[in-house]
Amino acid sequence: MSLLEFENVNGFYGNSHVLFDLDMTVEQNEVVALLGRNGAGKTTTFRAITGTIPRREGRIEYRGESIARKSVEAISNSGIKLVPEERRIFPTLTVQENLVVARDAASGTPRDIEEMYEIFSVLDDLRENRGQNLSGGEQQMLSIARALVQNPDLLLLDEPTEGLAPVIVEDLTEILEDIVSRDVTVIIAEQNVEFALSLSERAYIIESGENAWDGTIEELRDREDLLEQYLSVGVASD
Ligand SMILES: Nc1ncnc2c1ncn2[C@@H]1O[C@H](COP(=O)(O)OP(=O)(O)OP(=O)(O)O)[C@@H](O)[C@H]1O
Repeated sequence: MSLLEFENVNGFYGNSHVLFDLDMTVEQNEVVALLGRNGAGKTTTFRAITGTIPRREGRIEYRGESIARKSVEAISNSGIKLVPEERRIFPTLTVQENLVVARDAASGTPRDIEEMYEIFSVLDDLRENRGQNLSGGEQQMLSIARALVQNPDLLLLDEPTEGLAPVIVEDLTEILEDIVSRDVTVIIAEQNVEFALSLSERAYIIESGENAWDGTIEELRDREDLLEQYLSVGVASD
């Protein structure tokens, strides 16, 4: 049984139809990239998983059970956590307080806060700093740490590198490698293709809310045409 299965998923904002018969399968402990240009439907796909889209249709199963009609809260409690593009931290609380609040709100058994400082060593020195005084990179780390401390099985990262300097993106790559080694399944929605490919095993490309391509990262690295057509980038092959 796959961890997450999407079959013929359609998504709507009011009268606006934005996801069209989307198919996607994610296995336990995989890292999957969700790629596509601005407005392709990556965030909306995440919203279809978390239940925050106004209307969704089709088969959406998590651990073999339909979540298509479950509430946002029930889906979150089942172990799916989203780190949204607009980093969600409490600006007036310290790093430590941000983590405590997240940990205490966990529905199941949370992870240990000290484990978060091990993974996100940059936060260790900033425990007493308020969220609002952190750099963009530090806020992104805290945002991911807040989701991770709740011990999710499936972590959805929406454009985690947006606005981050290349050196911070490198740090984030290492941190995510560490996270995936701790039994967390991850879907990364990104426009930074090199970052997404360096972490993932498989990718889905979506274009105008439809499946455009899916396959392994190895296959994708040989397909400059796809990268140019759907993502407007070339990618270094190694
Ligand atoms: N709240 C909304 N109401 C109506 N249409 C929306 C809403 N949010 C997104 N859309 C539309 O849905 C489509 C998919 O947007 P979505 O945000 O999912 O794309 P994305 O791939 O995540 O892009 P981005 O990189 O900009 O986040 C776009 O055409 C967008 O204009």
